Amino acid sequence: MPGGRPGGRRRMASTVPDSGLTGPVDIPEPPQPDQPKDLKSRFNRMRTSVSGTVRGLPKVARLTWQASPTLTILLALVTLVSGLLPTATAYIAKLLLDAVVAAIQHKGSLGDIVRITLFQFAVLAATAISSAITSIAQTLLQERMTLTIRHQVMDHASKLQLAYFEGSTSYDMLRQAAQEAPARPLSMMTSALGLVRTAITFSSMIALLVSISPLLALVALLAPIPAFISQSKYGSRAFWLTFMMSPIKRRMDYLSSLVTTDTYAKETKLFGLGPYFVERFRQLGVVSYERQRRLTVRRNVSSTSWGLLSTLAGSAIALYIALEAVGGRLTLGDLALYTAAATSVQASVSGLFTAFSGMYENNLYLDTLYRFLDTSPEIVAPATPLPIPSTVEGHIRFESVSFTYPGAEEPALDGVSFEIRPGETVAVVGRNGAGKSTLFKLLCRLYDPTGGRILLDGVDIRSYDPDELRTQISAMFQDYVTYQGTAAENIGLGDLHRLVDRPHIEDSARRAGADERIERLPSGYDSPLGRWFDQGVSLSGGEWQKIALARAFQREAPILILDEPTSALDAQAEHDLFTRLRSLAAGRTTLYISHRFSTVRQAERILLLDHGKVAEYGTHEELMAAEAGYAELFTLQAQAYLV
Ligand SMILES: Nc1ncnc2c1ncn2[C@@H]1O[C@H](COP(=O)(O)OP(=O)(O)OP(=O)(O)O)[C@@H](O)[C@H]1O
Repeated sequence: MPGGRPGGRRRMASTVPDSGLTGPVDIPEPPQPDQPKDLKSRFNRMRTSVSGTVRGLPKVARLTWQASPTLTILLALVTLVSGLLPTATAYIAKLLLDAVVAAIQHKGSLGDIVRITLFQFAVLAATAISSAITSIAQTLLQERMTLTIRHQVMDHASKLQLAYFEGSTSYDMLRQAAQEAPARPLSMMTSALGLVRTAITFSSMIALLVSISPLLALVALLAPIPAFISQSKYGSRAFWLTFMMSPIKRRMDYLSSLVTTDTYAKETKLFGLGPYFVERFRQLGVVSYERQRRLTVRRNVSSTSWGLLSTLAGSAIALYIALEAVGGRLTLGDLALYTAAATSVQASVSGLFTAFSGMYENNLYLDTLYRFLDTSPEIVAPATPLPIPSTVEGHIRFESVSFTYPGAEEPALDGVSFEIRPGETVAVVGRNGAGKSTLFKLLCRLYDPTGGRILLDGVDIRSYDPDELRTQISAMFQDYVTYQGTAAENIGLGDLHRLVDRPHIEDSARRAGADERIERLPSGYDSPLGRWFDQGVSLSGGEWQKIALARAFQREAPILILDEPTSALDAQAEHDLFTRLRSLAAGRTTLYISHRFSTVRQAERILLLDHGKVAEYGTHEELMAAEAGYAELFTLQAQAYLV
């Protein structure tokens, strides 16, 4: 969804300095690039964009070829042939006219006319067939290439580190690669072939005209120049317009999503924001329309005026030829041929331009795709990763671990050192933003520390292949996913090896306390959950959390990580879970984050984080005796319950 994600915490894209929810709607136009306007600079700019675009072609050709060699060859052949067809058509029309005139003057035979008509039929049939083949080849190639590119984008995205998805610029690049790019290569290829086809038509027409009169050829060649210049001027402005409109469009998309997305609807209604957002959308729409109108009118008035010059030149020549024909120096056929050729050459010139500007634009999108595909994943296995031992004990040690999020000013973790013995259960506590979730993410290698190291059984976790490391961890994060699938699938996805292992799935559900609710669903474990399904069941927040917990339990790994596992559970369910956690955690190193101290005290040890630093670490009794931060927070909460 452009401009934002339902429930997402991501900032708006970097090109938008503010949200557009308040403030002036007439967002200033970005300054048009200040480029020198003299002929030499214009020529140089054109050369740069031409060479950039042409350089993009081999990659596109490779993509098309990979998608289907047969279809690519077919498309190329048909393009070449169809480039000659307009010239053939025009020439046959001339022959026919001359033959008819000759027949009228009793100098020719009817047989000639029939032969020429048959020939004309053949050319027209070839035109129809080649356009059908082009259309089939393009449709099929498009289908294949879209699949190939979407596959490449998905495959690459699945390898990228979490931070990539959290940066707004990189996230935009991903969105563009996923949504815009798939259709572009074929479009680029079609434009390139169109360019070749038009060039063939153009040169064959000129050659034909030269054979009649070199002067005519020259005039036909020069007449479209004014139209060409105006097209090129406004063509580049069209890109600028798209660029200029994007901040307004983004804001409009965002406002529209606020009103039309289910996850926002509740709050929009509650705060009565609907009419406000709709009005802001309308105001932005007025600004956007006005800019679009100005440019469209200017562009068309200018190109039509320049185009009229070309038309005038064309008409003058037509008059000249007509007079020549009357004087008997040219035939009627020549007149018809010139008229067809002049129209065709003029159309070719604008066709060449359209094809090229299409290529130029597509190339910009493809650049983004290639840049995305060239981004190297940052969290990767070392050249020779250590194999994960068959029995991981779960001995965890943080040694002066620091971490600063990309772009953040302050570290989220700052010199954190502590040790967890195998099989121990540790509760991580601290104020909002203290760095608790960050600590978990580092342990799962979703990010790498900016300083210090994390050891698992005495080995730096960066020595392992991150995918293998993660197989040793069962985890549930705060913002767990609610999959639009059945209850069984929602749990099974926790361990792909046991995706359809029903007894194991049921066991995981039991351990998470989700079994009772699932069994009451219309089709039990096979009931679809979520609103994407017609028959989908909408679960409550706590019920979803139990399903997410079951998914974490599905994988039986030596390390168990739970980030606020009971934040949405009722008091009974929370109590039950922590009672079961003793047996669930048996033999596993367990870490959980909780803000409820009644659950925290059940852990063997407690780690208190404060502003990214370890403030206290010990058993409940030790920390209470220390009468410091933990004791204060504990007493504060206990008192609240007692009064
Ligand atoms: N993806 C991110 N990008 C940039 N900064 C982040 C990101 N996630 C968290 N932070 C920042 O890092 C700090 C620690 O965040 P973290 O989520 O670890 O806190 P926490 O202790 O889990 O908080 P809470 O109790 O609210 O869940 C916060 O100041 C937060 O603003």
